[in-house]
Amino acid sequence: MKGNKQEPHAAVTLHSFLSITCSFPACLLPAPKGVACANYARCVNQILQNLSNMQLWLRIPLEKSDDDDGNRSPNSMGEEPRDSWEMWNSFRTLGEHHSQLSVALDVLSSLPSVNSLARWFGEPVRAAIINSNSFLTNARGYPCLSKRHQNLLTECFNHSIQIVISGQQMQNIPTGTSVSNSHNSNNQSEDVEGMQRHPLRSYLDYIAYLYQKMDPLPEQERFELGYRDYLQSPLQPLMDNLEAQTYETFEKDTTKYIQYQRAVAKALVDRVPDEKASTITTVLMVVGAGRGPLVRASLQAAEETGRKLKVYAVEKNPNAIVTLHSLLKIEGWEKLVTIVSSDMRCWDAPEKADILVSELLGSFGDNELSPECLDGAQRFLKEDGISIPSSYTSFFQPVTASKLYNDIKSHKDLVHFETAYVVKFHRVARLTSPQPVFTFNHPEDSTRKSNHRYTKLLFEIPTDTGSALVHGFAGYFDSVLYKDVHLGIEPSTATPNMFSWFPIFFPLRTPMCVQPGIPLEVHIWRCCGTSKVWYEWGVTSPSSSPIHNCNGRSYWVGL
Ligand SMILES: C[S@@+](CC[C@H](N)C(=O)[O-])C[C@H]1O[C@@H](n2cnc3c(N)ncnc32)[C@H](O)[C@@H]1O
Repeated sequence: MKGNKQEPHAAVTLHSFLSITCSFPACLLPAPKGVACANYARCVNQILQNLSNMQLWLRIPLEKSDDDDGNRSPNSMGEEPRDSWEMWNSFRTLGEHHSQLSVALDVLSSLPSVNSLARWFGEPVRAAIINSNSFLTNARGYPCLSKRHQNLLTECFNHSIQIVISGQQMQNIPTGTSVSNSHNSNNQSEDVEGMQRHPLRSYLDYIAYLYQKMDPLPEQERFELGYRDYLQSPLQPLMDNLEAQTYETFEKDTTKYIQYQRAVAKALVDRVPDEKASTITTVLMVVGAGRGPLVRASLQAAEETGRKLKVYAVEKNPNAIVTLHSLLKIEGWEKLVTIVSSDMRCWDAPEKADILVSELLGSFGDNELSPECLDGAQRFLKEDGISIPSSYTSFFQPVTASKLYNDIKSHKDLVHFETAYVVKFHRVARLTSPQPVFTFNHPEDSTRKSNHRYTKLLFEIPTDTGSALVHGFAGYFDSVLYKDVHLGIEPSTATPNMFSWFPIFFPLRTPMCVQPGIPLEVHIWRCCGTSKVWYEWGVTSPSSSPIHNCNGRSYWVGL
């Protein structure tokens, strides 16, 4: 089964050249004919049962013959329209989503729509095979690719997808001078003395040229490489005490504190008019002060606006309290700041606050129990007092995420499928725009007594995407700190250069295939008990899933 018998020509891979991690040993399987591939899949399943670490790559032509509006029309040969993703989906479903079964995409001369291509980046695509006849020739007669092919390859590079060139050299390609040289205006021949030039070398050079002209990864992205698609348990800052290292990581995110400083400055100016700036002292309480960065941001806002400030720093973590005391000494803030070692929900405050500042937000906004903590702190906020943040909203978005799904599946239990994970998404395809889930306002309207919430969302996959597999939901938040100052990770409004939060992932026990035009109906509950808060989620269209995490049996946040 090694190699592809249909291609008589040596494939040139860029693997070693681009130092892309390769999962060889791998076997390249030709795509089954049509969707009725059950017998073929059965045979492959039998092989998979006996493989230890061998990978099987199913070779799938990258085609979808619908037009951009999703209308299905026969192709120029009069053949049945088809979406090769359907073939892959049918095959891997028969194979129970086996983690050693992956895709090698055959990149053809015409490409499907952007949305249709995008769904592949949540699938286990290991290689993109480009036939030499998919190349164009530039003015000097060297191979090149269309802009859309170039963009596709850049995405492949970003996703560590191996590029394979196959086929024959086109007749009119000049020999001797490499294609990359034609792009780099460097006329040295790349022929190595005594070695015959590979007939596909000019194509390889062109791919290398595309790779080399990519922008380098920003420093923060480089730092986060090790977190890509890695499932992490969300923090429990209420139930547990955070470690010094965790605070240290938070404190590096200057963008977050700049946003808070801007919000506090605006609130101070609204609270105290210029003419009273030297006579009125604003009482500001940082609740959940950690090691003091929000205290610093608040004092800086006071200095910037010329307002007088008295600060209380309330924190329940005794280790953070020790650091706060030394910070006060070092900075000489003893007269300005009072440290309170207490849980904000039971502190008996000596006076009421004009401004309550907190950062108790999780990746899904309310999932670190900011609503419950701030309900407890609202007692000591003046009637007309300001809370920063003043609101936060969570968001849900269906995603294809086969790697995350397989990692969860490998635990072979229910608990892992009913848990939400913090993840730096990489091999994930976002299938629709995110939609808002729950909003919490602070100070809370006193008529509302419970933080229990329920919502139903309807998502529609864009018509030109074709069908797609939903492995679960990405969760995000956006928070209004004060008026127009916001902070968040919802992709369309995400605060630039902020790295304190990765998205959260709510998995589905059984992935759901969704077709364009048929809504994906999702239900989400935020449930509150006496000692814990948890989410439940489930799907009712296109078919029903079980309700995940009933009664918080697998995943909950401790009060
Ligand atoms: C996400 S950290 C933020 C720390 C700091 N404000 C910062 O921005 O770096 C939340 C902090 O709130 C504290 N905290 C959480 N719930 C609390 C409560 N009920 N009372 C007091 N402190 C609390 C945690 O111990 C933790 O230090």
